[in-house]
Amino acid sequence: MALDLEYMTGFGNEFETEALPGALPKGQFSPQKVKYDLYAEQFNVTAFTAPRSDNRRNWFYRIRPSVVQGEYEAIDNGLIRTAPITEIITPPTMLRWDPVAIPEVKTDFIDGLVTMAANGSANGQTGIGIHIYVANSSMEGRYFYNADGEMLFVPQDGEIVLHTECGKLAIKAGEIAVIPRGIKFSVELLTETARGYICENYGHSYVLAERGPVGANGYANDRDFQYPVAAFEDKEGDFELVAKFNGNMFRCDIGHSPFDVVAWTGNSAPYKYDLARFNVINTVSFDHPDPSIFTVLTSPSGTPGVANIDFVVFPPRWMVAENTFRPPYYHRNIMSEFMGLIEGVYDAKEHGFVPGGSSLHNCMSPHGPEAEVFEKASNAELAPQRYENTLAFMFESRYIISPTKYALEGTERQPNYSACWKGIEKKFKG
Ligand SMILES: O=C(O)Cc1cc(O)ccc1O
Ligand SMILES: [Fe+2]
Repeated sequence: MALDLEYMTGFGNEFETEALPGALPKGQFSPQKVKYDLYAEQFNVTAFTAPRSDNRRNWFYRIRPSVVQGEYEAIDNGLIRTAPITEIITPPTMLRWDPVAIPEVKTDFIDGLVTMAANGSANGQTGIGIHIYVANSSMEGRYFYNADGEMLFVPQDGEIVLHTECGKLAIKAGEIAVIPRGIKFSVELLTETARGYICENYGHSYVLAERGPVGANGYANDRDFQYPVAAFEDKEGDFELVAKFNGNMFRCDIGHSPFDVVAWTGNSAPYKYDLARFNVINTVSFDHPDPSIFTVLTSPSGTPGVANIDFVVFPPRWMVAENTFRPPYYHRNIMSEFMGLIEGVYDAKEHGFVPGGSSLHNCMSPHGPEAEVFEKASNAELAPQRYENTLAFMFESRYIISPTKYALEGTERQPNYSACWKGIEKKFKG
């Protein structure tokens, strides 16, 4: 059953929303008394002193302040890992995985998180964690927040509702959502099962990629990013709050729903985006442009033009390049590339890279089209061609991406991945 939720629009806007009339104070943030006897609470995901253009914070007007909760205790990390990954040596090997299977036993979003890889350092606020979620149950009486980073959801199967302190977002395959660091949320399944990818960004929050000479429009347009309206619940019970903090999982009791925010204002709320809105820009002459033209969101690293993480999509599009080898070129890159497939077929790999699967081509490790794709594309008639039935993505990072022990040794790893290049022949007849 699809949900028809109301959203506000505009990337990073300073939003104002109230679920009860007059709940949001006017003209100030912290009046002596807030209407409806709500508590005011500030939420900062940047330092107080971050420049205005970078500064992100919200003010919440809530039934109880967040300090009303129990004591934290450590819990098992399950298959969740955090950078730096030290449990195994990172090999330069090209890696590929089958999809993680949906479990048979009852599994909610938290229980079904599997970390595939990570880089940088969560404690140092650089790098990313890459996880897969597989679930067959909604989170019941359980809430979660991640102090280690913001979470980019890339659903691959099923439809979920993200209930958050700021309100609700519904997302399905072909859409994405970002939950800022620290925002409490729970995941409800609208379908029997759900699977997707998560990029946990320990670094600078995502921003929209620059457009350069392309001009004032195109790529991801600000107006297509959707934010929730305030939607509070006034609910008491024996609930649990789970936190990911400095690489470990903790829990505490909480006697009420933390989604008790009646009104909020600010620019650090969760948001969603339909990837079909991405205005794809590509060559109309020759050669294969670099995939940076497909960047939806980027987390700057501090060095201009070099990303902590770029989120890049490969959407359905026209291919018209003349006298050009059209699929991705053979490639070695300083940036490390983790890829996933939401649906269909990816042009460089027609076999073995399946929806829900993943691949990793690390810093300077060679990769590119499999042997058969090379043959086909080198001999194809170069008529305009519509790429349909395809939606791949890439998490591309300046830091070497370390697979977890589970990723290297688990059943999803394809041990024969590099065989896809074995059939590449010497053709040279010099
Ligand atoms: O498949 C990849 O490796 C990603 C990729 C795609 C592309 O079109 C050009 C370069 C590149 O790294
Ligand atoms: Fe590449």
